[in-house]
Amino acid sequence: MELQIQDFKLILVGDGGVGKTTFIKRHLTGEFEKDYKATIGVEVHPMTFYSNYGPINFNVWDTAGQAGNDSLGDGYYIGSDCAIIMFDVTSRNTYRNVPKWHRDIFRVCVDLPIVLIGNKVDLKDRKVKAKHILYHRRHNFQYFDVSARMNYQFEKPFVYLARRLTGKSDLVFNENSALLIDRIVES
Ligand SMILES: Nc1nc2c(ncn2[C@@H]2O[C@H](COP(=O)(O)OP(=O)(O)OP(=O)(O)O)[C@@H](O)[C@H]2O)c(=O)[nH]1
Repeated sequence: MELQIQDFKLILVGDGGVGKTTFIKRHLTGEFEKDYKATIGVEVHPMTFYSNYGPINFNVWDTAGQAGNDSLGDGYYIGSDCAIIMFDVTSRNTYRNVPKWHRDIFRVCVDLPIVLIGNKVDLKDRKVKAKHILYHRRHNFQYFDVSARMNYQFEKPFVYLARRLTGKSDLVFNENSALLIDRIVES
């Protein structure tokens, strides 16, 4: 089988503080090989997953220390293959801004697979309930609850995007192919 690595540019957007950087740091390779593009204020993290169709690499563009919900420059979006829009389920405002991020992407990229993720589902004071999350349905993209802190559904958005980008609906990742699991210290 052809096992050449397939490379995709993934843009990760969402209001400041929703957990974008924490989410990326769950990945084994991302933290160690990141490349900082100071001119446009982003860090690019290569995130490789091993699948039944060979390795898939996402070059994830994460804005460095982006304040609030300011729109990003075109340079961030140009050449993107796919996108993740993240909000925080404990902050209604970050969900209200999802359409703004969607428009920001569409300004530059016409048609690309998008995943909406609601982060921090481990917290008790969830404000944006599953039944309130409807935006993705109207726009035909996928939604996942995640928790960057608990590694909950970490791989799901990447599997979905990999399937869409390769056209292989039976694509799966090898077990724990890329997750940075916290080491359990035994006393
Ligand atoms: N409880 C909980 N806290 C989280 C989770 N993900 C991130 N956080 C916390 O949320 C805060 C913000 O996380 P960041 O990863 O810095 O958020 P960001 O979206 O990268 O923020 P900017 O760099 O400002 O755009 C940190 O204190 C994280 O520890 C999660 O899944 N659960």
